[in-house]
Amino acid sequence: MAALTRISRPSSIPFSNITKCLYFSTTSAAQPETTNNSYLPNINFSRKDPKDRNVQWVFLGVPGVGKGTYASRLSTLLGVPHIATGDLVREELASSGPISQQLAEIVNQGKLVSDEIIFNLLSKRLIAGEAKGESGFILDGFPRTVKQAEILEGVTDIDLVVNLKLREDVLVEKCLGRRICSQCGKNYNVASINVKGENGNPGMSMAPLLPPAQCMSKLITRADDTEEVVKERLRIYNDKSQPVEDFYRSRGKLLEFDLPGGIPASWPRLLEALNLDDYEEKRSAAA
Ligand SMILES: Nc1ncnc2c1ncn2[C@@H]1O[C@H](COP(=O)(O)OP(=O)(O)O)[C@@H](O)[C@H]1O
Repeated sequence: MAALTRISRPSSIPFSNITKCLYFSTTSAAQPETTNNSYLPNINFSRKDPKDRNVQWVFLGVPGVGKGTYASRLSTLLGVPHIATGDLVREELASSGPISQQLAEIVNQGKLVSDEIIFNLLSKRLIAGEAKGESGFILDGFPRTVKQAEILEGVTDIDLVVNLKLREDVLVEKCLGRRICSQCGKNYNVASINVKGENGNPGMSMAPLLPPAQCMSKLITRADDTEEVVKERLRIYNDKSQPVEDFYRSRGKLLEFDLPGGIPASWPRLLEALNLDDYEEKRSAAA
């Protein structure tokens, strides 16, 4: 695991005004093969000193690795919003707005939505958060291309990028086990992973992440979590998103984290890697 020289600790100083974004009209929902800057949004984030704001982190990792689970736990711990662009896309789909039909076709094929639409959805989400006094963020599922990372870098500072990794043989199984509660919208996983150790490699077991009893009968599977689409999403990740890891590695911001197993094994190790292992205790002592 690569050691990071400085991990930005959460600040108690709230900040507002994190973003001011202008909207732009959408032309095509699919990510064009070649990109140019002509359609890019005009985004004015205010670039604040890290001590005057809360953490601005990014979670990277292949579909199914558990970005959502760990990003959401950390956001609760640090008191920052967890913003998942996949959730924003699904909300837009569910709203049956003008672009939802176009979006459904792209997402259900496992393809990427255009930068234009993603920035539009993200801008709206950040503005709504700002109005509620939100401070900092943990981004999940964004940036997904080097172009998105460059645009983000042009408008605000990212303190740390956590790259979650999990052995490939369990990824598809985990994706196929994902479920969402159609009522409360929370994510669960019914897959029970038990891989035996082989050729000197350790085994791995991951218990299912089951919902409370009231959600059990309301679980639904994402339309893009079929085996074929999951494999296409993994292929697109390797093609388009792996270069994003290099982008942040070259800036000394990437923290590689190999998940050793399920949540009970991984969560304490992740907190340790982030220098947050005593944070929960200190926070409750200060409360
Ligand atoms: N940053 C992004 N850029 C382009 N498309 C995105 C982005 N984030 C989400 N999407 C779209 O939403 C879908 C679901 O995203 P997500 O829930 O993050 O899936 P994953 O399981 O791959 O992490 C993606 O397959 C893609 O079509």
